[in-house]
Amino acid sequence: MSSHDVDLGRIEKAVREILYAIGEDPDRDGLLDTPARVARAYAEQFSGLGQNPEDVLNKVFDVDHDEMVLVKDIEVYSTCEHHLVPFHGFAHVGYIPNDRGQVTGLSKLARLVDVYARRPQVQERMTSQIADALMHVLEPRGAIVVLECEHLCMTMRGVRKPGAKTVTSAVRGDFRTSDKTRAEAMALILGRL
Ligand SMILES: Nc1nc2c(ncn2[C@@H]2O[C@H](COP(=O)(O)OP(=O)(O)OP(=O)(O)O)[C@@H](O)[C@H]2O)c(=O)[nH]1
Ligand SMILES: [Zn+2]
Repeated sequence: MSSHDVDLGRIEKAVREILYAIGEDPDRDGLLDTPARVARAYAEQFSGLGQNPEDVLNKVFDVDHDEMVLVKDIEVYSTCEHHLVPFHGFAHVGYIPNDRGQVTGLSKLARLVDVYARRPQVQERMTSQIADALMHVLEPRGAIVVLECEHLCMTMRGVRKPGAKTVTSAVRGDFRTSDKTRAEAMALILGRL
């Protein structure tokens, strides 16, 4: 489904129902346009459902570089699929190009993160999906993805632990088989090199 396939009318109706259910009046001035706003916001928030990683990683260049490429501190906003509230933080994405030196544009790594962030998600799955997409499309010697996020479902409600960060990682190829390569990437991610 692409964002223009999102059923805006259906979301609007549902949001009106939610407003009634919480004891609000959806027809009062301040809330009149809210269902339509929420529908547009959801279409944007979940637009990744209509996107394929191939579409964003499609620009592959041949560069004479077969060493690690790492883009770190990519700001990420996603939506927890359990509570439909945001989780946000940073993604660090790295890979080692294959022997043909095939690399993608740096911005495409951030776009790839968004393809998976703009869906109802759990952090673990999102981390693996980004790594697997990199492996599939770029066929690199390895890929590493680290996500560190704060989940609003753990901070604004529920257990209420502001500041608690969830860190997940996915390592593929050389990053999985070589302790040294993984350690180098982690040192770069942590800013210790
Ligand atoms: N593993 C994982 N858990 C998540 C993620 N996002 C939210 N959760 C957790 O999903 C769980 C859902 O637990 P439930 O007991 O079904 O729901 P709940 O009663 O709202 O739980 P509380 O948040 O503890 O109040 C909670 O423990 C959340 O912290 C995620 O990305 N990964
Ligand atoms: Zn949640």
